[in-house]
Amino acid sequence: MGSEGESSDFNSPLYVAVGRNVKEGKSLLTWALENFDGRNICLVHVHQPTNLVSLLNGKLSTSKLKNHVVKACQEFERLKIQKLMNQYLLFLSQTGKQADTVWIEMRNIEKGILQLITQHSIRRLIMGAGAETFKSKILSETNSTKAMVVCQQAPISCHIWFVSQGRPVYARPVGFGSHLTTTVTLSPSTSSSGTILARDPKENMDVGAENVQYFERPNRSIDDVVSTMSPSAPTVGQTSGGGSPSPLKVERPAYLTCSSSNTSLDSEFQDEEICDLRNKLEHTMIDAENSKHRTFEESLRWWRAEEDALEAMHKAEAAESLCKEETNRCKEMEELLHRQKQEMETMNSQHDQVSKELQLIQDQKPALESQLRQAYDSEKELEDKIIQAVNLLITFKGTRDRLQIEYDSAIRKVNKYRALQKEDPLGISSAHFFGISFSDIIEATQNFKPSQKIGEGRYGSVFKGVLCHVKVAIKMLPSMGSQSDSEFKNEVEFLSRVRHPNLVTLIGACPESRSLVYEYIENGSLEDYLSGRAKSGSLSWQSRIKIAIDICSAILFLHANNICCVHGNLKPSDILLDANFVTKISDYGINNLISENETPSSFHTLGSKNDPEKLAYMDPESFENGKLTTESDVYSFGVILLRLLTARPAMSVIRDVKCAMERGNLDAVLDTSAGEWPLKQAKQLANLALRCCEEDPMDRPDLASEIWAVLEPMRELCNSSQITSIASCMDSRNQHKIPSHFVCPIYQEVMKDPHIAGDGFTYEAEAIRGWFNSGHKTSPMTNLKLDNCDLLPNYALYYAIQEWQQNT
Ligand SMILES: Nc1ncnc2c1ncn2[C@@H]1O[C@H](COP(=O)(O)OP(=O)(O)OP(=O)(O)O)[C@@H](O)[C@H]1O
Repeated sequence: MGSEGESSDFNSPLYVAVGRNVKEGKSLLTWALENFDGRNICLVHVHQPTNLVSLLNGKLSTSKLKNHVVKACQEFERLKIQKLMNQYLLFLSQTGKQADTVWIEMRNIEKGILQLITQHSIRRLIMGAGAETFKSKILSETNSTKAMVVCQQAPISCHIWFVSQGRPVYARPVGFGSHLTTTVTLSPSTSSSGTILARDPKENMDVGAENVQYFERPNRSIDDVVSTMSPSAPTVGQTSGGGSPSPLKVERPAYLTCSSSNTSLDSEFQDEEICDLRNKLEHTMIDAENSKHRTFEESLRWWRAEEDALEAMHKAEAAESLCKEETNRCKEMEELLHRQKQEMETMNSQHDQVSKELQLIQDQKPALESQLRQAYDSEKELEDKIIQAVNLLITFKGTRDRLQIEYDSAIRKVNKYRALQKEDPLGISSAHFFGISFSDIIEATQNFKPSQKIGEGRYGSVFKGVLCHVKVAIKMLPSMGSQSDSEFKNEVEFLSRVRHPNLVTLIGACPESRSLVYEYIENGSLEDYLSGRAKSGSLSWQSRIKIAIDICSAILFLHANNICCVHGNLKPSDILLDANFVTKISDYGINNLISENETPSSFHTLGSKNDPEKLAYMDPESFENGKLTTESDVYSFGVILLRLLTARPAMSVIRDVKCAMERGNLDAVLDTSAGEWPLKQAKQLANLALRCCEEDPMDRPDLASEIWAVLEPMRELCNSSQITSIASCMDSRNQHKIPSHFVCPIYQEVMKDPHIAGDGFTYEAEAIRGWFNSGHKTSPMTNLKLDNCDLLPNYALYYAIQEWQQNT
């Protein structure tokens, strides 16, 4: 057994504790090689982990760090250890040695060494003892705390050599501490009890009482407790440089066994009691080691359990929160379900309700359909009734309008008679107009000789004639109709009183033949000039403006008469020009001399009888309702004004001028035969005329305040221009000057009893009679021989003079 023990002891490796200081480690190895050549060497290393990651506590850290980070750090740590160990192994291999390595991870190095000693049942260990130790005689004086702690706390079965700077400073023998003082001194020359010299291991082998032969006889080993931790132990690392780890076995330490073969031990420890004690102590130590090992394993298990518990707790917490979430979701779903259920119930009840109502309606449907049919029938009946009522209404309205016209006419006549009565209370009205017999009319017209006919109007033909040696124009009106003779006379009476320089004078009338006798106007009508039929050429723009002024003046006069007189049929063919180109309007008041059937109200019924060119002057409103108003004359005046400006056809003149004005190109439509129009005035007149032609009478300008206000200032323009050929106008507003035709050509005074002579001129009766009585048979004005010396009273002029004298 002894030889076996020695052999196994020799084979057991020599452990050398090497640190991170490679130089120091190599020094230790050098010393070991020098002194223990032939033994297997196993490097012992305690790795101090970094703060962040511990290889041993990796599992614990995993809970805080990401797994891959932890693994990477651990790998790094291992590499560091490996690198360090490789340096030592390389060093050894250079000396032809192979070595194993054992390492442990621990923050406290001395504790790590102690643990490795225990775990690997290290029997022989070489470790450094600090730099200064070799000078000290006592190990406790060393500055190496690690050496001190290991020396004091390492199992007694372990023989430890402390080496400093390549020199052994202390050797702790096996069984250290069981009977020695803890204070260890280093003194190669001093040998006291319990003190072990360690100058040299060889020396130690010779001198040492316990195991001085240890290195000298490696085959003489003491049976150790060989305890090798499982290679899978998580806290310890072991690598093999050449061999495999030893199997786990616990044996009784051989060096504690009393052996008869060991004479040196027998001599020292023969006492059986001591031997027993040592045995007990050894057992106790083994037990302690085992229990420590178990405790360690238990601790490991406990750590694992704790980790598992922690992980389980985290999982439980996660599961709990998941469970809460699920519960909440479940509750929400339940609430949703509940709401949907309620909605469903509501919808169901509504559906039932609607179904019931539908059924009810379906039941009522036939009755409702029959009611609907009845309603349709009733509606149709009502529609028919409404149509009948509307027709009746139209009829009534027509009747009402007709009655209204009749009423207005009657009122007008009454007013007229009243006015006449006022002016002629003695009933001498019959003397106010020149009554002419039908035979005189026949004679004057040479029995209506066609050559005497100068015109054909809507109301009859106009013949030229000579009456009492005076040139006259005789207008033959249609038959009397409903108008009585007295009514006709009254109308003529009224008209013969209307006197104005721009109105054709009504000389007399023949009630019998319903003929009106007017003064004959030499120069034809405005229509002749505008249509280019006049022999004397066209009118200058000055003459045209003057004519417009004259027309306006005459209409104003008619409208302002005691009894308003609306012309109602104003057009260029009714505007005549006398020998001095003074404007003379004819046909005024003629509407009242013809029967109702012939009035403009019935124009549209006459249809083709009317020339559309003539109808273009008619106010559309009057044309529609048959009522003549002052605005009707304004409309006609507007069209005449446009024709004066452009000489274009009446039917299209409004549209033409409108377009030209919109395009800003009035020039294009102005009648150039009138000369060069002053554009400003022309535009003014065009604007004025277009306003007169507005469809709605209310939109037309007022004759006195607006139209006259534009025209009157233009009189100066006409006078200053070259219109000397045109006689000056004498309107009602210019009465302070004596009108020339009021003055007797012989007396050169205003006439008191004007009479028309055979030459057509009017003279003071006394003056012309005196002329004739003095033997003259010629005209005092022309000096031409007169056919006769008859005189005809000029009532019209007489009344005009009287009126003028009253006003002045
Ligand atoms: N006093 C007059 N002196 C000279 N010529 C006249 C006179 N009165 C009428 N005439 C001529 O007789 C023509 C016919 O006149 P009249 O008033 O009958 O018809 P009108 O005005 O042309 O059309 P309507 O009567 O249909 O409106 C005139 O255009 C004019 O040439």
